Amino acid sequence: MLDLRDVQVVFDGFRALDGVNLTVPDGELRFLIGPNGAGKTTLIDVITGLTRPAAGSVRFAGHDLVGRKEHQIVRLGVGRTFQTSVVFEELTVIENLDLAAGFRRPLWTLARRRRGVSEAVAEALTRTGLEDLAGRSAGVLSHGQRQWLEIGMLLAQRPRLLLLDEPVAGMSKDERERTGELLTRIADDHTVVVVEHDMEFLRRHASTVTVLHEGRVLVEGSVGQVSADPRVQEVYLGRKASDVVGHRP
Ligand SMILES: Nc1ncnc2c1ncn2[C@@H]1O[C@H](COP(=O)(O)OP(=O)(O)OP(=O)(O)O)[C@@H](O)[C@H]1O
Repeated sequence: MLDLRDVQVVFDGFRALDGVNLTVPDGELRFLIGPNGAGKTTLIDVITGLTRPAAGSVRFAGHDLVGRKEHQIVRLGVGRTFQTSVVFEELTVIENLDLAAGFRRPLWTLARRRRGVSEAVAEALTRTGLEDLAGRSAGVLSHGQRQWLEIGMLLAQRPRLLLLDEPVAGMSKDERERTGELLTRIADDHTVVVVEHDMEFLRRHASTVTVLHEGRVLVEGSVGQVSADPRVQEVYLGRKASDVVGHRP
């Protein structure tokens, strides 16, 4: 379980997070939305140790994460994607996965590593549906395939919690649909937190949504509950709440 209590982040006197409380149970696919500057990326940065909160607690699977270094948090099973790509274009799909898997491997296992694909890499390849592209250079992948490779690279590190920042940005309709299915399957045995602006995507794939606004949790609930809440409508000025997070079709 991921649990944040009264988390505050202050940048030069500005409160980017102002008392965030958030609980995500194991195995949940949680969506995080909010207008620009609401604090979504800062929230992910706090969980992954990139930003240290001025106050509050961040706990995952019984561990207190505040004060730990980023690589220690990765080792506790927390993985994230960034808005900028971490794929090496000149390497093949499988080499990228293998490299990512290596980051959690102790040195002695690298030294005695056999040739061939580790179980974590093989599983990441199957899950993301990239088997047929395993030997291709990552530079030739479509935008969607590249995003799946990034998710695969996370999976290869065997995280228990995945934090994904706008995974469907720039994807075609078909690619978005496939990604939604992929995330739903990943949440069968992982906890997944997704920052996403694509409202159509939310309608199709979200169950529980947390709305952040001005560094605080404004509303949390099902897609239906959130879309019916007048505060959400107010935050997205000029838009009907149903345009923001409408009901599933
Ligand atoms: N390193 C930083 N120094 C100063 N201010 C920052 C820093 N990082 C973020 N902020 C500010 O904190 C607020 C929250 O930013 P954050 O990137 O978390 O928002 P967001 O909800 O992810 O927005 P977006 O949807 O635009 O990505 C913004 O006002 C931003 O300008």
